[in-house]
Amino acid sequence: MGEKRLEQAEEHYFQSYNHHGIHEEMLVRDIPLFVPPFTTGKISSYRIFRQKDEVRTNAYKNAIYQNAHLFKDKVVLDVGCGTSILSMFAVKAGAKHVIGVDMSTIIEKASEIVKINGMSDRITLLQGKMEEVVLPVEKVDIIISEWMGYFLLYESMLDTVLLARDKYLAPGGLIFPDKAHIYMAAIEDGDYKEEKIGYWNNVYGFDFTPLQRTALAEPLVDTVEMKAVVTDPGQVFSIDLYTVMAPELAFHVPFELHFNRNDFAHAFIAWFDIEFSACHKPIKFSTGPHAKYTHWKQTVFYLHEVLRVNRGEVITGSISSKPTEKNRRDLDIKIDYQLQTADPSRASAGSCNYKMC
Ligand SMILES: C[S@@+](CC[C@H](N)C(=O)[O-])C[C@H]1O[C@@H](n2cnc3c(N)ncnc32)[C@H](O)[C@@H]1O
Repeated sequence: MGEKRLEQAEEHYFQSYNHHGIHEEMLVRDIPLFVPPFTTGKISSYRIFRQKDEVRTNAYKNAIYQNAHLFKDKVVLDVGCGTSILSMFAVKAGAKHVIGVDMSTIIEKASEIVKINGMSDRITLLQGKMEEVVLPVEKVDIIISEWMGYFLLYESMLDTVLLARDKYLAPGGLIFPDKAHIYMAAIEDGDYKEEKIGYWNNVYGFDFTPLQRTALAEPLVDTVEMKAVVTDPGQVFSIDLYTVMAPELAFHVPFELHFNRNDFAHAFIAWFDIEFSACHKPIKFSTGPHAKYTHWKQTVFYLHEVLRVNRGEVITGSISSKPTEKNRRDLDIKIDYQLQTADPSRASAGSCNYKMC
């Protein structure tokens, strides 16, 4: 029974990548643009504009194109190739051959895309799980993959990249990208917290607090404005893709965040940065609130209480994350914290459990 549920969860996961919409989200984004009344002659309205998700895709493109000397005549493996965009970057950078592997049916479209771009002789696409397919080569020189999920580790696709590394990467081979770092900060978010969490206190005159508990336990993936951030950022976890082992991705680490103004704190947020350190000039991008939009946004963990904080004070604690027992792609996240203050009326400590599913 448990086995069957796991199989269904896996099937559901790969099906989510079948449709072109999810791949479009990684390549472009919708931007609501305010259209004032004088332009339309009617009431103000919003129109949806499409823009490239430049941060993600350009980081890969630059990391590959600017390092053609590393790709020239190399055999490259694209783990989870999706539409084959990264495979085609690698061919353009001079790779001898690229093998793209994807379990989802999007690979059928990838095959058409590769063909109409005249790269069928340089790219071999294999539909199947990376864990099960047999590659036409014993070793590859470079692994490229876009495996990052919300909160970096949601979806647990990194396990698949590590498996490909251990099975196929030649000694001295390269991984693009190869470093990832998770950061945390605290935010003032009174209005939105009231809208998302406080709402359940009174729904058409009824007490809906059982749903409030669920809402509090689910981290929210959303765009956080920099002006909401009330602490300096703190790096809490780092991954080196050359050396990390899958069990190490379940972590429990301390944090210490410094408040930079007198304010209230309603939530912690987390985000990640990515590095391609093999590049001649290292290429990095951030998914933080200070950086340009990416489809990963930031992950918000609401507290059960509101903290009143002063500039110079510190909040310490620990954060742990591990795959859930029911589905290895979901995450159990726990945050313990203590506000360090000389004012006993504001001193506080808490422990919050979250489930990302
Ligand atoms: C985040 S998307 C990236 C797609 C593409 N590389 C890009 O950058 O636009 C991840 C892709 O990996 C595929 N994938 C995830 N785990 C996989 C596995 N174990 N075996 C094969 N494909 C996998 C998914 O189906 C999905 O298409």
